[in-house]
Order: sequence, then structure tokens, then C-alpha cells
Amino acid sequence: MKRIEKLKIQSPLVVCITNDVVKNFTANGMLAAGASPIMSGEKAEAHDLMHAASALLINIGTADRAKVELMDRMMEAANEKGKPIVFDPVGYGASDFRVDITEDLLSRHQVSLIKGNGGEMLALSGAESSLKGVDSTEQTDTAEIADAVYSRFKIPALVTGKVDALATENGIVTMFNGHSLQGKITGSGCLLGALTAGFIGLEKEFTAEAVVDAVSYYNLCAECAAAQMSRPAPGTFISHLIDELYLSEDRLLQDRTVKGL
Ligand SMILES: Nc1ncnc2c1ncn2[C@@H]1O[C@H](COP(=O)(O)OP(=O)(O)OP(=O)(O)O)[C@@H](O)[C@H]1O
Ligand SMILES: Cc1ncsc1CCO
Repeated sequence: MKRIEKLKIQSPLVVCITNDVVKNFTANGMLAAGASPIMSGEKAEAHDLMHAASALLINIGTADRAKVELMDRMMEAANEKGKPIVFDPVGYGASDFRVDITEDLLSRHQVSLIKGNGGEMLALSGAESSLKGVDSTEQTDTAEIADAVYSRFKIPALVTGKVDALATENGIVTMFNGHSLQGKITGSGCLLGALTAGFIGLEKEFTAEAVVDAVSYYNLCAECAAAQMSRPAPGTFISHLIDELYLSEDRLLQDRTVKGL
């Protein structure tokens, strides 16, 4: 079965421990694409949720000490039950707190994919980054950054931007779809992290093909969304993007532009 069809039929449950800004957008985007999101604020339910789930998303965008405990318990349960984890270090480098919690969680749990924008991932690679908030200002090539993060952690690394890049033990894949309006709405990368967790969860474990399909499908839906609009602008783009995630099918992936797979 093709991957988009499989997502819509199997509706993998993804536990999303994500930031307060994007919870609603993430849940709507996941549902539209066919996945089944569940958000949680209680560490006591970690084992039950991760028993039923296909994957876990951890996004540190508005983490505080209590949420870090929740993330820790969810990641522990996911590892125990062999469920893949996607980790999104939102704003890494913007504060010592974000650096410390990321380093700590990544050192104590097994993660299938680290994903972030150029600024976050450049900082995570150990290089100097000019990140001040959660948005990327980096000009460095995303492929170079992905490679640097992979070299540091030996965990597959996805760096987003105009060109998206995935680094794994088999080398670098670059992906060229998407629309500039994705950079003008909040939570665009956060939703991609959740979708990626859903796609990896369908396969039970990490495959580069699942991640490339997730990124390409999402970005092609964004292109279609913008093409529907007579005056492309962020507000209505969000609605069109959700609609395209719902309406589009596997054949859309025939239009993807990918190098290195
Ligand atoms: N200029 C652009 N052209 C095409 N696609 C883009 C552009 N900017 C971002 N994207 C796409 O938007 C998505 C999010 O990438 P981005 O790097 O903006 O994430 P982010 O900064 O983590 O987002 P957020 O923190 O708001 O969730 C990716 O799928 C990426 O391919
Ligand atoms: C704006 C913002 N601040 C913390 S998380 C978040 C959502 C985009 O990452």
C-alpha cells in the first residue's frame, strides 16, 4: 500500500508533547492528513499512551521544568516499548535552559530523528548560531548543517528551510518542494515534526524514505494550497494547507523534487 493511503487508513496514533503555541494547529494538520494525534500533560499516563501509540513527538518550544519531567517519562516509555521518537529542539541556542534540557534528554533516551530549522540545528551541531528566538536566520547550507548534526549525534537529522536536508548513515538527501508562506505561519515546522513521527510510526522504525515522503507530501500540499489562492497570504494559507493535507493523495508525490535518495 502507498504511504499516504496507509496513513489515512491506519491512522497511526502519535503522542505529541508539543508547545502551547501550536497544539491546535498540529492536531488539525495531523487529523487532516489522516494521522491520529493525542496531546498529554500528565506523566502518569506515559505507559498507557505509549503502549497504544505508533510514535512520540517531543517539541521543546514552550517547555518548563514540569514539562521536561513529562517529556522524560514519555521518552522512557517510548524506548521501553520500542516506539520511535522524533525530537524537535525548538529555539535551541536561544537560552541555556533549552540547550541543557535538549542535551540531557538526548543523552538519556534513544531518538529516531532530530529535526529543526537551520538556526536551531546549526547551534545543536556545536557551531556558532545567530539564533535569538525560534525562527531561523541561518544562511548556511541545510545539507551541511544536517551532516554536522548527524556527525555529532549519529542520529538521523532533518534540517528545514527553503531546501530541506536529511542526513543519515547513508548520506544526505535534499528536498526542494515547499512555499515561502510556510515561513510566514507559526508552527509550520512543528506540524512537520508531528507528521514525520506519524510516517515513521507507520513503518515501526526509522526509514529515510518515510521522512522524505513526509516532508515532500507536506511541502507539495503547501504548494497546492498557495496555488488555490488569488491573493496568497498567511491567514487563508493555513486553511488551504489543512484542506490540501486532507484532499491530496499518493499521486501528488510524483511531483516531488528530491536528490540523493
Ligand atoms: N522559503 C521557503 N520555501 C519553501 N518552503 C519553506 C520555506 N521556508 C520554510 N519552508 C518549509 O516550511 C516547513 C517548516 O520549515 P521552517 O524551517 O520554517 O520550520 P520552523 O522554523 O521550525 O517552523 P516553526 O518553528 O514555526 O514551527 C518545512 O516543510 C520547510 O520545507
Ligand atoms: C512562537 C513560538 N514560541 C515558542 S514555540 C513557538 C512556535 C513556533 O515554533
